[in-house]
Amino acid sequence: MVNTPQEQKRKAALAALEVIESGMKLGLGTGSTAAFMVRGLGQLYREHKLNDLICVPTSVATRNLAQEQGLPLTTINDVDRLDLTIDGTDEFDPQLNLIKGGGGALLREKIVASLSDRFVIIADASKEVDQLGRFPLPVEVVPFAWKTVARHIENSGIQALLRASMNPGDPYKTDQGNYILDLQTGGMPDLPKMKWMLEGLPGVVEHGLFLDMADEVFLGKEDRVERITKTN
Ligand SMILES: O=C(CO)[C@H](O)[C@H](O)COP(=O)(O)O
Repeated sequence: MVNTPQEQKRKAALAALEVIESGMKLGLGTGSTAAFMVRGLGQLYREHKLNDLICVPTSVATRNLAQEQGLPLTTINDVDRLDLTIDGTDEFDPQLNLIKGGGGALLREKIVASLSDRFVIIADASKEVDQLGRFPLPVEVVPFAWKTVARHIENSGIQALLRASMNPGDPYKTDQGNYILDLQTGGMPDLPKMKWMLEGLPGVVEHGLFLDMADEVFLGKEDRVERITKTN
């Protein structure tokens, strides 16, 4: 039986649960793959196969799901560091650099990942690329200056589309009340240059390039889950 993309996500998410140990402080990612992980973790916790966990969710959606699962939650302000964060991704390259933020949670995801000793990614096979950038790069911007930021980016030749919400005419708003620009880069041969450009723009709150952060990927494939560890 060939795994569908949904099955690839589910199997990768459940395989990654093996790196969780009792007593850990955990970051919980956002998205459909992370949701499989949170449900699986909830089950292990309720069955007392994992105990004494403390979890920091990376979005309101994940907090709600984790609450439903009965997982013990805290906020990022109440921990100094985390043992492990498990999260999904929109793309990853051979160096395990990532594009994240397709689900709009990049800001909290990056903060939580940056406080984690280990950052594990769960993904279906479509997320593996040779070069980042086929997926639009999400950039979180303050509503006050979204057009200014978009104009700056477009002046460098990259189209920056304001993400729309479900309500026709309304922009999508992040959990922090910001907007998202989706950058149509078409491929980013120079990732540090893109990162540097975005971080130099006033009005940019965060961007979805996660460079040199992930330690490992659990990759769901058609016939198995592959574990890819970062080589330094
Ligand atoms: O970065 C994210 C949310 O901000 C998600 O991890 C990313 O969009 C992948 O989502 P999915 O697991 O649904 O494919």
